[in-house]
Amino acid sequence: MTPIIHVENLTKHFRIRRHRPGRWGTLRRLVSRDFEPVRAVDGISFTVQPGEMVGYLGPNGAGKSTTIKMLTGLLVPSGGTVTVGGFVPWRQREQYVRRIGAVFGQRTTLWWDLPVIESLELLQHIYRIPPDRFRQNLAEFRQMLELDAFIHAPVRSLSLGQRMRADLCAAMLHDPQLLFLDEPTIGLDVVAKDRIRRFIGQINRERGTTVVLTTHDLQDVEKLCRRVMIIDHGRLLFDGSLPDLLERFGAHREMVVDLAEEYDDVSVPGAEVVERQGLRVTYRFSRQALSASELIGRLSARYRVQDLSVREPEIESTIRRIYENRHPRT
Ligand SMILES: Nc1ncnc2c1ncn2[C@@H]1O[C@H](COP(=O)(O)OP(=O)(O)OP(=O)(O)O)[C@@H](O)[C@H]1O
Repeated sequence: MTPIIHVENLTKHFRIRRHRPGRWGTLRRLVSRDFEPVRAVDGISFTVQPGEMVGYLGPNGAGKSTTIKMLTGLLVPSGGTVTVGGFVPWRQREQYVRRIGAVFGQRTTLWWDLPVIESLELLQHIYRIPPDRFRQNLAEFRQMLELDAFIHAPVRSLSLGQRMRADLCAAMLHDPQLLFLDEPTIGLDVVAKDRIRRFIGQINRERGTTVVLTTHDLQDVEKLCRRVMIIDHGRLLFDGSLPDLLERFGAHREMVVDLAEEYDDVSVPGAEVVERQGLRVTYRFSRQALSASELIGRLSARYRVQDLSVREPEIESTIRRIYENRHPRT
């Protein structure tokens, strides 16, 4: 299949004024042309297939927004190539924006003082959406996103969750093949997040819309994305499936064992006891050093075991470890 997104050695360098300490430093900064480069995106390559839903993750300042801005044509790269659906985003911006939708969680693309419905109608004209298609899509999204309660209210009076739902509707009205979402659930409560996630999942499944999702909320990723890319300091640290991520970086697993009788010593070579409550013992063991079946063998050679289960590491702690180490094996 031909990829819908093709990114090759993409870079974006900004120049910021060099910081100098003290009052003289501030003065010199004002008059000098002393700049230092920031490699916001530093040689990234990847492809995305049509219909994929990809989570694009990274700590603050990693380069996520800069990448999304280049993919949506808002920023011109310093180097490398990007083609999305056959377009070079920043060169053919006018035609290109008809093919994509974008939602930036931190700001709305709607008109602040207009009622939601009027903003949506304006978009119909801007994108030249055929009337039938507009009516059909609007009816469908009104229902999916439960817009009716506030569709006649001005955008400025909406809650954050309502605004996000209106923005998602606006981004999808012109049937984009590709949707870029930058922090679509930021600041929302659990119920509102869930509604947004359901919508994103549904349009990806039913319409085959390709989705690139930037988020700090790992539940967004767990619930929606089969593939994740992790970026830090402008470089890709990982690109693969969630199970692969846990396999490679979730170094430890836990085994919860219910013993059939009391033992003074419950130790097992190669595993560490992390919790003991009555007959229940939790062991932690290294994925690389020991398989679960080896551990079961060692356990049952020493103790009578009633029941056991293996706990996989949480995605949250695994990703935090990647961010903290910064130099994992790729
Ligand atoms: N317009 C700009 N001028 C100078 N530096 C910039 C500019 N935009 C971004 N940067 C710098 O580039 C780096 C990457 O920023 P970017 O906003 O892409 O990160 P991010 O991963 O989206 O972070 P966050 O999760 O905090 O939004 C940061 O060091 C940031 O300070």
